[in-house]
Amino acid sequence: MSETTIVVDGLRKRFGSAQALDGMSFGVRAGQITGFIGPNGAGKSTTMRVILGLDRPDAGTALVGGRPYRALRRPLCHLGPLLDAAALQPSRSARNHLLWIARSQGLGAARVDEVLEQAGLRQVARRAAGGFSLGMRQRLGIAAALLGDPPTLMLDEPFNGMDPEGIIWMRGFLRSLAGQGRAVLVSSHLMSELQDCANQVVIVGRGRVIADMAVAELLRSASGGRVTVRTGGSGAADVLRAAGGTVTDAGHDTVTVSGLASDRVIAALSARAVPFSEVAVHRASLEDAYLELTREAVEFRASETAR
Ligand SMILES: Nc1ncnc2c1ncn2[C@@H]1O[C@H](COP(=O)(O)OP(=O)(O)OP(=O)(O)O)[C@@H](O)[C@H]1O
Repeated sequence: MSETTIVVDGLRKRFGSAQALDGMSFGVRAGQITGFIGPNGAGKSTTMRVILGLDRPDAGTALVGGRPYRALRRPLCHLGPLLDAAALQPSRSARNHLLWIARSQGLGAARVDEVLEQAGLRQVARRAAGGFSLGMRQRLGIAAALLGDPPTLMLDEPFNGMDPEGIIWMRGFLRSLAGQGRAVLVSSHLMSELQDCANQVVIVGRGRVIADMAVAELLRSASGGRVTVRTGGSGAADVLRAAGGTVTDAGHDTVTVSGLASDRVIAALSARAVPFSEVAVHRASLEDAYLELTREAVEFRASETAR
């Protein structure tokens, strides 16, 4: 098992009447992209702020490499954060913005030029960051997070404001960072942004973890073992029931069954000579799986707002 670089344990935090964190616990491992996903208001940003020591929890702990972030002498060398890409001094050039952060960590200009190159900002390094699009600001935020060459990166909504080309670049870039053995925690309220990118997902709602699992496992569990058969003949539903399946939907030329693997579906239909033209194993998208898991949290919030 790879090393756990961020450990969040039992965090609780209340803002007035809002219970922002309600027992949030999870770990982030090296060499993986961990998606931190949940609907608006689920507590993702608050968790990240607590990890950085910017908000104080009412209970629980958040450790980076075994220590509170604020206790680290050169914190950017342990964890590179991207919290709010819009937060920069607009008249400062991208390079000067990074030089200013680098100095605070005892890092030199050579490192600034390296991260500008990595984030694809070399050409615009001397332009005022105030004129940057949100997508370019996200790249600048990533460059800043990388300055201390940290083993862990924590990025709050890094896909925000990025065009499709930028999103593809970001996914590839995050994959390469994990490939170097870094732990990457990425928040998003859209599961689809993390498709083909995250290995692990921590799905949150109402201030706590709803699911913490490998993406492959999430997809398997959401598919529910359903198989759809296209059939011209009648009787398919009865045959599949008799074979031990549960028929969940029977249209005029398709039948959906669960509890029977596709090879058993084929064997049962063939044995009773029921004609069929297609047998499809249902595959849930990451988005389907996520919506299923978070529906209850979203409904709760909607009913709270309606009161
Ligand atoms: N400084 C604050 N003062 C008051 N309430 C706050 C504060 N920060 C967060 N909250 C509340 O805490 C809850 C969790 O908010 P948080 O921003 O952590 O969620 P989130 O999952 O990051 O949502 P989003 O996807 O919208 O950024 C929300 O109900 C929010 O209104």
